[in-house]
Amino acid sequence: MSESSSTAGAGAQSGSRDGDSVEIHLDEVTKRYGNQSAPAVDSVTMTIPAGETVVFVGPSGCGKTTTMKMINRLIEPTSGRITIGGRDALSLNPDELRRSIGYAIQQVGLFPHLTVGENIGVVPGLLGWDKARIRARTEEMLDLVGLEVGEFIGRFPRQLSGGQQQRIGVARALAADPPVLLMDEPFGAVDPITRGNLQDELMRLQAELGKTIVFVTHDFDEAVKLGDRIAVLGDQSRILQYDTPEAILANPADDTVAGFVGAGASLKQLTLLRVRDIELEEVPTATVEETPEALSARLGSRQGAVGLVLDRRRRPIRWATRRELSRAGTLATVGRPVADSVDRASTLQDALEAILTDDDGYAVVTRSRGEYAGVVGIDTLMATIRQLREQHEGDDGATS
Ligand SMILES: Nc1ncnc2c1ncn2[C@@H]1O[C@H](COP(=O)(O)OP(=O)(O)OP(=O)(O)O)[C@@H](O)[C@H]1O
Repeated sequence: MSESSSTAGAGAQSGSRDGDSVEIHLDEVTKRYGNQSAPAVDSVTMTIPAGETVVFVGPSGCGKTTTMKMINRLIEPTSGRITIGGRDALSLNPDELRRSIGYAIQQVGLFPHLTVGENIGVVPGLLGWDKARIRARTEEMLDLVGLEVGEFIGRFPRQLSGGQQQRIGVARALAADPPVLLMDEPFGAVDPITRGNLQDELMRLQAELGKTIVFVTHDFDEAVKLGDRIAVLGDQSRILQYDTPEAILANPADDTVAGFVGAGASLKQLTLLRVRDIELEEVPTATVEETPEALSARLGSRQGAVGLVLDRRRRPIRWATRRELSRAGTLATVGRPVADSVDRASTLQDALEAILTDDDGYAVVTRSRGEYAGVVGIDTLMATIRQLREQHEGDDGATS
């Protein structure tokens, strides 16, 4: 016990930004459904450090959801102990416990007959906050998840896109400022681009809030991107490996984990590196008021060179080759629109995707207000992948 409380202290210091993060500890927690002979979760012991995001990954049916739901007692453990911030979760009133833990799930579970504002205010309402405080908090939460208050607060869930519903789900989970957030495949039901955006937003939020987050997913890439640590679970939630994404990618504990990590571990390490970690390249640019000739002159004579057209606020809008510039009357319509851009906080995986959706071999990097900052080229990414692979081979050599 003394060991667990000393880790709680250390975690709270290093992980918490708003001072109220808590450590979660599971001690030989078992769940046996009905009178099934084999438990769904068999004697799991793990510590989820304060202020960290821990991701449970593992095959379907291995017990991820059951393990998570025992933390807020949506499922009662058959045996074992769970402490949250040093308090015995099993001795607390279950309703109170649940109100003190944010919970976001794939099906979102927004109440269809309540507006967005009312949905976000549900838990604060149950906690007895007054109307003005709930209203202020609701507005703050909408702002936090990037939705315009005036436009969204009075809408009903059916008037939202899937991604917006997920954002409201996260806003609602955070509304009462719980120190712990449980997220069960919260971004499972949206398209890959929206999913990537929601993941980025969660990372931004978490950098600000420093909650203790338990996140369940099937998707190992999502785990690598979001997790401070990943718990790779096998049958009955047996912990196959519990470590940082870097360590698991470099040294999977056994063949099962290696199978889960899948092919291309070095490629996956691209999700661990950010655009700000590598040096940006430059391409010739011109603002939209300039002439096609001006940009063409900047391209010089290099084979296959492309230039970037920026709008008046220096935001990238179009790509153009010399040939396209020679035929154009204005930069406003020359070439092709920029399909996708990334920012400095984006992962190199996102940059790779942007490169692949863009025919010119570059991902455009923008600053906070969308202004052009530089580009990441396919050659730079290939070199980074090569470097990671060499490091990875070094790691293998060290362990065998
Ligand atoms: N209410 C229940 N009654 C009986 N068995 C259950 C119940 N809920 C889950 N199980 C069983 O417990 C095991 C673990 O289920 P759980 O939902 O925790 O797995 P999971 O890893 O989250 O799966 P998935 O990734 O498919 O959501 C499964 O074998 C499942 O069939």
